[in-house]
Amino acid sequence: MYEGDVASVLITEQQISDKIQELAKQVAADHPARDGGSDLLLVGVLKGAVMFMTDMARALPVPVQLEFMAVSSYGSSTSSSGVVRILKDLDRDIAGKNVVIIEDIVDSGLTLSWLLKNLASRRPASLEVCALLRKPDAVKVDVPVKYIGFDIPNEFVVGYGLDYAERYRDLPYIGTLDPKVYSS
Ligand SMILES: O=P(O)(O)OC[C@H]1O[C@H](OP(=O)(O)OP(=O)(O)O)[C@H](O)[C@@H]1O
Ligand code: HPA
Ligand SMILES: [Mg+2]
Repeated sequence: MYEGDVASVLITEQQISDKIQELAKQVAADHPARDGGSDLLLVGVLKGAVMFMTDMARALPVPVQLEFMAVSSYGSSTSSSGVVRILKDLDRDIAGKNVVIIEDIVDSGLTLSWLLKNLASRRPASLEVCALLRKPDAVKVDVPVKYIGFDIPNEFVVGYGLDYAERYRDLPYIGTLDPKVYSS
């Protein structure tokens, strides 16, 4: 698939899957089930976090509810515009809920920083972030990320939900692209 476009595999399918088991244990330890239920609400940030969200939901050993928000700040570019647009809002009120935002990547941090402010104003009981990837050398605004999968180099990555111009989301691993892709 996408022969010749991928320059290197940064994180394999197996590494992603092992990390998700670890992250799910950490989240569940902080949100134990009570009376057979739990008040944990995962908010997935579309579209990038779609694979991570569905895998996390299935790995978590406690019942969770799912909500999605769609925001966009990258469009067809490899750098953030800094302007976050809500393309789809949550379907319901999160007041009093224990919310964990499920995000694929913290790059500049602008999206999450904006999202945390936006969701905090809706008065959840708690609000934490679980991100699969983070680029420590690219962060422009510090965002508190309680659960983090992998710190990666400051390179544009694709796969497992992450796109370049809407392509490559369906790769099962995280990789970098051959420079020819950006110039064509
Ligand atoms: O830390 P930042 O620099 O703000 O970057 C992170 C955000 O950028 C990407 O979303 P994008 O705008 O590409 O939308 P998408 O998820 O639909 O691809 C990614 O999925 C994160 O949500
Ligand atoms: O490295 C990235 N790849 C894909 N989408 C992204 N959005 C922020 N950073 C990235
Ligand atoms: Mg994108």
